[in-house]
Amino acid sequence: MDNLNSILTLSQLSVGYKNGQEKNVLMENLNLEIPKGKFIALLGANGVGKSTLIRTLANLQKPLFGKILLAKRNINEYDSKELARQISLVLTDRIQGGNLNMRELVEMGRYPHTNWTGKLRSHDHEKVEEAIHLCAIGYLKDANIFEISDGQLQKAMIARALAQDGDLMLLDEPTVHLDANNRFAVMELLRKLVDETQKSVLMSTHQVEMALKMSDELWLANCGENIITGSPQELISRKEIERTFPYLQKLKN
Ligand SMILES: Nc1ncnc2c1ncn2[C@@H]1O[C@H](COP(=O)(O)OP(=O)(O)OP(=O)(O)O)[C@@H](O)[C@H]1O
Repeated sequence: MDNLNSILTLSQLSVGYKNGQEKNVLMENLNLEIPKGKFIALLGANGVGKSTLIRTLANLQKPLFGKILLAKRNINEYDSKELARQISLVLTDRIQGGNLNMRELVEMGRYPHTNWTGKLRSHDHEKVEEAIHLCAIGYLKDANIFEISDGQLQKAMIARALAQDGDLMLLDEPTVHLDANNRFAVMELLRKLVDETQKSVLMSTHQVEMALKMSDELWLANCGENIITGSPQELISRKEIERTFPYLQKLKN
């Protein structure tokens, strides 16, 4: 597999956990690509391994087997700052420590772009302002991040990732704490980002209907099976969506 248009390539990748000699393999032999300029939604039941896959792709945990190429280079060869310039990551974990206000949190997204002084320049401040504006959280700029709601923090974390400006955004359930309007706004924002900047997005989500409407491609994870990929339309026609999410059919009736 050697698609020039691929930002991330997964080759014979297995992900999961190792405890001494024991292995808990959650997904194996993944041979997948994230092309430039695509919005991909990763769907599947609780516990199937979506977060584990995203953490592995972000190099936060080692694969059990196989390799990950980022822009044709093994992800292990990147140092952390270089990697952070390429991959913007949004996880669901609450961030630890520090007495930051929301603007300072978003500014953290720019550190991979600073020189040894660690100082933000005017271009960095512009990116921060733009990200805050896009996420519509300007009214929270001075708020302490420990005093804002989970949903507000979630939007701030997305703003931080936008400010970070990587070619690839990996997001683990970015809409988990958001109300319906904000869930839609975040999906719409990611869609627009992909359309306007040719960045790529891989996002895990339980928002099946929204993912079907907004994404270019789905990665459908079912326990004990290979990930199934295809456009939403393809997977609907092949009845894979119905098989994985039987509740959707019941809702219609
Ligand atoms: N730190 C860990 N150490 C060992 N096993 C873990 C760890 N984290 C998760 N697991 C195992 O991996 C499985 C998959 O977890 P993961 O969080 O990747 O699933 P998920 O698809 O993201 O689920 P959800 O939709 O509920 O967020 C869990 O059932 C658990 O058994």
